[in-house]
Amino acid sequence: MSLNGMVALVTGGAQGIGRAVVHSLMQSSVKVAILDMNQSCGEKCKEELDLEFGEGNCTFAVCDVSNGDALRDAFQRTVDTFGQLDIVINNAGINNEKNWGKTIEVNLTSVIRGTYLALEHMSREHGKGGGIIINVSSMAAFFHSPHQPVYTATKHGVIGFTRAMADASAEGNYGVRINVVCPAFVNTALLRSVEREDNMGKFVKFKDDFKSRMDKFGILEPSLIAEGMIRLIKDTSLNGAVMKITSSKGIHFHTYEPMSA
Ligand SMILES: NC(=O)C1=CN([C@@H]2O[C@H](COP(=O)(O)OP(=O)(O)OC[C@H]3O[C@@H](n4cnc5c(N)ncnc54)[C@H](O)[C@@H]3O)[C@@H](O)[C@H]2O)C=CC1
Ligand SMILES: CC/C=C\C[C@H](O)[C@H](O)/C=C/C=C/C=C\C=C\C(=O)C/C=C\CCC(=O)O
Repeated sequence: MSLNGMVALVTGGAQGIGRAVVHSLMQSSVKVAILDMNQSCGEKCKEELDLEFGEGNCTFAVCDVSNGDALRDAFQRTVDTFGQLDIVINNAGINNEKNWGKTIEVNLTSVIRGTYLALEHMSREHGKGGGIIINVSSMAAFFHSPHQPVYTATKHGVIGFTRAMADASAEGNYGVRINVVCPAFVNTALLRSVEREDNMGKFVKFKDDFKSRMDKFGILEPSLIAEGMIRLIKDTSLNGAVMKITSSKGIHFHTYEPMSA
C-alpha cells in the first residue's frame, strides 16, 4: 500500500516517538501536521524537516491536546491546509503521578477526543472517505507498574477504548481502521522523568527498582516504534490490533482469548 499523497496529523510530534513517526511518514511522501505544546522543539523540528524534505510538506502548530477547542481547531486547520486527512496518530503523552489528573486528561481523555475528531474528518458516517487511527498505549498496560499507577491506568484505558472503537468502526462501516501500539521502554525524554520527583511524586523513591526493570527489559529506539506504526498503517487487514514492541520479541501482536459464555 503506497502512502504517497496522504495527509497525517501527529500529536506530540515534535520529539521522541512522535518525531520518529513524522520522519518515517515524510519518507513515504506523506504530508504531516505536527501538533505539540513545546513551541521551541516544534519549530526546530519543522526547520529540520523542511531542510530534508523541502518546504510545504509539513506544518507545526502549538497545541495542547488537553484543550478541546484548540485540538478541534488544529484538526480543521490541517484539512484547510492540505485538503484532506487520512492518518491520525494520538501519540502525545506524559508521565506525571504527582499531577495525576493531568495525566488522565492528556493520556486518555485527549486520545478519546482525538479519535472522535479524527472520525469527524475521516469516517464514512460523516460523508468522508475513510482513514487510519493509531493510539499510543504502553507495555505498562501489560506489566502493571507500582511506580506509575495512574500512567498504567491510562494506558489500559487507551487499549480498551481503541478495541471498542475498532469494533464500532467495523460494525458501523466507518471505513476507518483503529489500532493501538504498546512500546516497552523507549529512549526519549519521557523515560528520563523517572529520576524526577516533579513527575514521579512519592513514587520517585522506587526509581532504582524502575531502572532495574529498564536494565532487564532493555531500551528501544524511537525508530523501531515508527516502523511498527508504519506497519499498522500499511496492513489493511489490521483493525483493533494491539501491537506490542519489546526488546526480546520485537514487533508482535497481543492475542486475546475468544469470549465464551
Ligand atoms: N518513552 C517510553 O518509554 C514510552 C512512551 N510511550 C508513550 O509514547 C508517547 C510518546 O512518548 P515519548 O515520545 O516517549 O515522550 P516525549 O516526552 O519524548 O515526547 C512527547 C511529546 O508530547 C508532547 N506533549 C506532551 N503533552 C502534550 C500536550 N498536552 N499537548 C501536546 N503535546 C504534548 C511533548 O511536548 C513532547 O514533544 C506517549 O504517549 C508515551 O506515554 C509508551 C511506551 C514507552
Ligand atoms: C518514568 C518512565 C516513564 C515512562 C515510561 C513508561 O512507563 C513506559 O510506557 C513503560 C513501559 C513499560 C514496560 C514494561 C515492561 C516491558 C516488558 C518487556 O519488554 C517484556 C518482554 C516481552 C513480553 C512479550 C509479550 O508479552 O508479548
